[in-house]
Amino acid sequence: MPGTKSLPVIDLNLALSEDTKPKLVEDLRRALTEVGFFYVINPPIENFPQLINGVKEQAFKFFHDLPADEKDKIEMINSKHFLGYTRLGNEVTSNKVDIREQIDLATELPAPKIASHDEIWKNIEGPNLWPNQELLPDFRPTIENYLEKVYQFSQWFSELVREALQLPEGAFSKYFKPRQQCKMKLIKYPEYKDAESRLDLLPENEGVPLDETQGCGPHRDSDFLTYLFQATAHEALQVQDIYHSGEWITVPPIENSLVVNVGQTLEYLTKGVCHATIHRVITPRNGSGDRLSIPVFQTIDVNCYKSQLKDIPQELLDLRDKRDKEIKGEAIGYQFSVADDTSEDVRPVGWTVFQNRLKSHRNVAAKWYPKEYKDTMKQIGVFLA
Ligand SMILES: O=C(O)CCC(=O)C(=O)O
Ligand SMILES: [Fe+2]
Repeated sequence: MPGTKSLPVIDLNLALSEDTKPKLVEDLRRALTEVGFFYVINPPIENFPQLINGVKEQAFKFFHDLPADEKDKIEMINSKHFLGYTRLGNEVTSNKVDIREQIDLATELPAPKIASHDEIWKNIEGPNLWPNQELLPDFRPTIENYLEKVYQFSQWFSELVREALQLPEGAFSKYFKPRQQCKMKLIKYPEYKDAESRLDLLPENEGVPLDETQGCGPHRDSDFLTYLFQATAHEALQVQDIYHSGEWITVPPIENSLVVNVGQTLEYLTKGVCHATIHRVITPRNGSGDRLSIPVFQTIDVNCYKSQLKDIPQELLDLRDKRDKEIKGEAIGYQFSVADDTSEDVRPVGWTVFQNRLKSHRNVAAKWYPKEYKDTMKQIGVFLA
């Protein structure tokens, strides 16, 4: 993001007229290639303000009204598909404990059929763990409706991305299958003073440092694109400006917007033309209350093999090279627990996604996939007994 201290705002109403669409496509090209992180306003989603309000209401009810023992019943440790509730202190990013709690949800799919042990990674897809329907009757329909609406929007938006990158028609279609799974989270970031007494570190996380300002540690998303709804007014999300010595730029919530960011999958497919930007979340200031945020992660078919796009215009590759020369080396000296997925991989995409889940949810990994967990941790220099 050379020279900017705030993120681009892309007005999707510009798609409505052929007169304004070229400006939209140009704005989007710059946002994807120069920044990798931007707001979209006026998404073509019916009743968008009501839709996000509905999901926010269910998130509030989930975190504040559902008794702790009901949350425990749907803990992720009970799901070999890495879906369900994660209590405070059970997640690790950039090798530090995140001070957040969340529920991971996804397009409802049956448990996969695993033909041989080599396919164990296919378990990243599967059924959700839903909260007790009698206590939260509107939760499941609201979430399913939200996922469906954002999924449809993501299909539309990917087409705009294709146009912005001047790629041929259908360039992305081989990466998506019908009923492509989308993932989402409802996340609560408590103030540290509220979190301190409830932090319930797992044996697997013992020895992992705790930083009371880390809501979520620096990382790049591993998906294609992320669509984030910041549901409270906190200014806690930050992106790293790697062109200016790594300073952190705050992403304040804008009403009725989604924050969109490039994940490592899109970065890889576009040979780095689109930029997967490093971001983090700071713990809410004392007195500001819980922060709620709701990302939807657009993923690609777990069975496909990562192959980079062939028809990327030379002009964009040149822009990428020019941009990358401006990166200040000292700014990217972070150790990421998220793998840097930039090598040609003989395993399908799903394998990398699976490994990322093993690193983030160590208790789930140790229970369901002890061997893969040990091997994956070894790759990042953590040797388990
Ligand atoms: O809570 C947020 O604003 C961002 C969360 C995030 O980056 C993530 O879960 O990948
Ligand atoms: Fe993220």
